[in-house]
Amino acid sequence: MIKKLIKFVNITFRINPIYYFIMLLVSGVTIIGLIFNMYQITYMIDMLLNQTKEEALKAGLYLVVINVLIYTVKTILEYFQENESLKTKQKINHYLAKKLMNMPYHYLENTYYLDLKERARFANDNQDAIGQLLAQLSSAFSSVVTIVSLGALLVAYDYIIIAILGVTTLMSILVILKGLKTQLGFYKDIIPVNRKYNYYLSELGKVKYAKEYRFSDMGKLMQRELKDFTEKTVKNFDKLNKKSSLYESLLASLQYIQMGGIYLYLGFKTLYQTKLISSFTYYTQIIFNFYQTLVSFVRQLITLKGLSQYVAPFIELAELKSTEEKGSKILEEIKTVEFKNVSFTYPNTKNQILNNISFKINANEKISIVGLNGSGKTTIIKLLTRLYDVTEGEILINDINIKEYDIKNYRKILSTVFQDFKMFSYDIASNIDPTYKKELLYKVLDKVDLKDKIEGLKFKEKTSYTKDYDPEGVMFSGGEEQKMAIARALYKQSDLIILDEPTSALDPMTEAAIYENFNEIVLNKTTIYISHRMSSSTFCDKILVINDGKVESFLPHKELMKNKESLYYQLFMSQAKNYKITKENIAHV
Ligand SMILES: Nc1ncnc2c1ncn2[C@@H]1O[C@H](COP(=O)(O)OP(=O)(O)OP(=O)(O)O)[C@@H](O)[C@H]1O
Repeated sequence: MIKKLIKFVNITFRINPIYYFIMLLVSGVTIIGLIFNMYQITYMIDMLLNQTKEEALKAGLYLVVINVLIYTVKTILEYFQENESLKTKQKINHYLAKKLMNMPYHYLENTYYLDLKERARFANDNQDAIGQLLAQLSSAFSSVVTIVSLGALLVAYDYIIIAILGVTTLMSILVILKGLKTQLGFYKDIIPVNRKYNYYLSELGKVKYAKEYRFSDMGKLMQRELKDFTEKTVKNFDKLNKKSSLYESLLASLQYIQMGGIYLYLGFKTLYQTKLISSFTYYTQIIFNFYQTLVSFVRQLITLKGLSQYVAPFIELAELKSTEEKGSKILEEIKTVEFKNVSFTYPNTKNQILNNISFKINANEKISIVGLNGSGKTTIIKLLTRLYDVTEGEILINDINIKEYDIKNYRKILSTVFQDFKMFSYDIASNIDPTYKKELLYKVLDKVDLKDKIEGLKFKEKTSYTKDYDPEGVMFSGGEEQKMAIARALYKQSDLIILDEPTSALDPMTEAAIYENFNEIVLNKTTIYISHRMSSSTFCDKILVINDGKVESFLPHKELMKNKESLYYQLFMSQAKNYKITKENIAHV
């Protein structure tokens, strides 16, 4: 726990040191107020017993004025502290978002890290663990200052009281720990259930899947699963609540026994020892405050232990180091791209997806990658874009291993459109490039045949995409979205353009137009693209045919068509046949 807390303080101190500075001030003011009150009350009683009423009145007046002052300062400080706590939490969200954006991509396809991300988010959202931990750290720090100060006064007074306090507090700790263990076990069990629950809930709420639910039983299946999860969760919570109530009543009993013991002892002590009443008041106050603070401190420690477990995933995520090899070379121009004996197996899996792949692409060449579903085409792109690193072999650009290039610069220089590209709910221009230049923006929009459409919109390129946050926002069709994604890639004006099934949602006419003008669209850049529409390969200089993770051939279309036994010939002819039938049908009508 101590290690985790130190790490937490270390991370949050770097994020917002002001919070900790105010925490010190609050603790200082708290202990000054406490000691002042005890001293002043004792002094007042002394004055009253000595019949010096004027002095007693003056002491009473000081007591009120200074308390008002201390209370005001403390309230102001606590107000600032609360503000800083909120700021810290917001900064932590930014920090985590940045972390997720920069963490190696393969972590995001790994169940362990997806679970870790969910656990970090769950602890913060459902339990406000980070906010609570900051507050508890502050209270615990105040308690330590109070305990040390009052403890020093108490040890000088009586050891037996310390012993009574010690034994009963120890018993309380054991009960609280037992309760905490039950609680933590419960939350650990419920997290995987919660992840599935949230998945079903969010999938059911997605408008784009509404059609699926109307025409298949998937919706019903998910609803049934949701109902099961809810019932299971309610049952588990019921069990937890029963156990928690038992521990709470045990704890309360122990605390009353502790209080009883101390007052009984003090009573006897006053019976047999003649003490000045003021001194007695002074020490009962110390004992009372010491006892109260010690009990709260134990609770704070226990809460801290619990919270430190809840924030453990956050700490693990925050401390996650990138395993990517980050070179320092800057890539300015792409002359050659070469895969040299590359083999690849996804992390934590056994199947080798790519098996000793070699091919070379020269500047300005247009390459199409063709193969059956699951043959490894997208994996080649993931390796080239360094979302994953090769298991064996090497990928060279300009004869230099891509690992030697600075990764941020490297990714910036590549223009990529993935199958699962995403448009965001910002304005159209920002979706292409947040720092766009209008002239270039319209130039690329024109290339993908979107210029007229966007110029016709009320706010032109400033129109919001989707109606999520703006009722005047626009929605595009799947094909238009794909054009936007291609425009985004073209805007980068990179030397190498990679398109992974960029035209699957385009209508045949638009697709044909894009391919016919492809050379012009991509401004004679080196281009690699994957498409299941075989007709698109005819526009390419060479076609890389991938079969079961191996390179079957790497030749121009005409050469490949000579071998009627080849996978390429069969794929091409099967689609050409369908296309012919469709045309004939249309002609017939
Ligand atoms: N993150 C991953 N972890 C484990 N296996 C994966 C992962 N991503 C893909 N695979 C597996 O790798 C194989 C190749 O996938 P890839 O996406 O490269 O195929 P593809 O040729 O692009 O297929 P398609 O034409 O269907 O898009 C598939 O069997 C797939 O299940």
